[in-house]
Amino acid sequence: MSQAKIIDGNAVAADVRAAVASQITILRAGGAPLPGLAVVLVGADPASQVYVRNKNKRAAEVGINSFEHYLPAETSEAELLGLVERLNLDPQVHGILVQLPLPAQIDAQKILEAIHPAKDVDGFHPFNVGRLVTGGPALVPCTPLGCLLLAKRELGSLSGKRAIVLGRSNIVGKPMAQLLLRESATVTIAHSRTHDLPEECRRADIVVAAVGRPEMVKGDWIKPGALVLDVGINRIPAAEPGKTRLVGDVAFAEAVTVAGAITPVPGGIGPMTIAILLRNVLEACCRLHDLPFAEVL
Ligand SMILES: Nc1nc2c(c(=O)[nH]1)N[C@@H](CN(C=O)c1ccc(C(=O)N[C@@H](CCC(=O)O)C(=O)O)cc1)CN2
Ligand SMILES: [Mg+2]
Repeated sequence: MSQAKIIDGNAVAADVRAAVASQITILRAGGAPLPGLAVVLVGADPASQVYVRNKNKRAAEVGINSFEHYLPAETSEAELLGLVERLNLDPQVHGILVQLPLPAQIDAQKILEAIHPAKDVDGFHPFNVGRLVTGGPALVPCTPLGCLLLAKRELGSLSGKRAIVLGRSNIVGKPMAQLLLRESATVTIAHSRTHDLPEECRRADIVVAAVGRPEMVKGDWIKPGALVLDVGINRIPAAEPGKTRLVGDVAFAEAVTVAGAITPVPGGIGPMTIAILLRNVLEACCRLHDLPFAEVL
């Protein structure tokens, strides 16, 4: 039985952060302003609190100034729009990130569309989405860009590769498919209505799983030697009563015996998301100040 290479997302994320940090050091020495990231959390979702804390901590480590905004769960849409408007105008802020999900009384799309596209380090604004599709310069969503970076590190050129993206969310699936297309891969987007998903999957050289269903992708769905990128983060009951554990959208123990390379959960794509956010803040800052930006890795 073969064994896939297990991609160490923590190690690659550390490389990305180091590249961001050294670029910031060089730019600052030349008189560039301190890059600034505003992170907004509404409510007290425990997972979101962890992600936001990590974003602020990692930002500080690479030399990005972070502005933390913790708002109560009852915050109104108008209040949040007011904060976004202030951040849009704040010259110390180059990136604005509103942590998702937002509470039910707030229309998330309305908030995302209020963020100035030049400060949209999540890449969720329709301006950046359109730019990604049409091929112009764009801020690109962090998780798919992290996946792309890992794929290019593993495979080199993606040109002509068959890729399947499982899931069609605005945050991962759709931008992932566009990024793969931009690299001249042949892209299939699969979803809950796709017929014979296992067979579609078996044709792919690259599988990106982003459906949010624990261990849905089985080992026999994977083409031998394929690259498997698992975006799922699902908390399920552990063997020990009362405990939970994290699993991805891929049945790892099965897939690892078939794939050529695979990302684990945790420690695969997740850490890349925050590292790429820092990269995006640097890119936004460089564009806003007409400074050179060099791609990380
Ligand atoms: N505004 C945004 N909201 C959300 C995004 C986003 O990109 N922008 N993505 C996710 C949450 N997220 C970052 O915000 C995120 C998720 C997971 C990880 C991560 O490092 N995961 C670890 C495991 C963590 C754990 O133990 O729970 C891993 O996979 O190793 C980082 C960031 C939704 N919201
Ligand atoms: Mg994400």
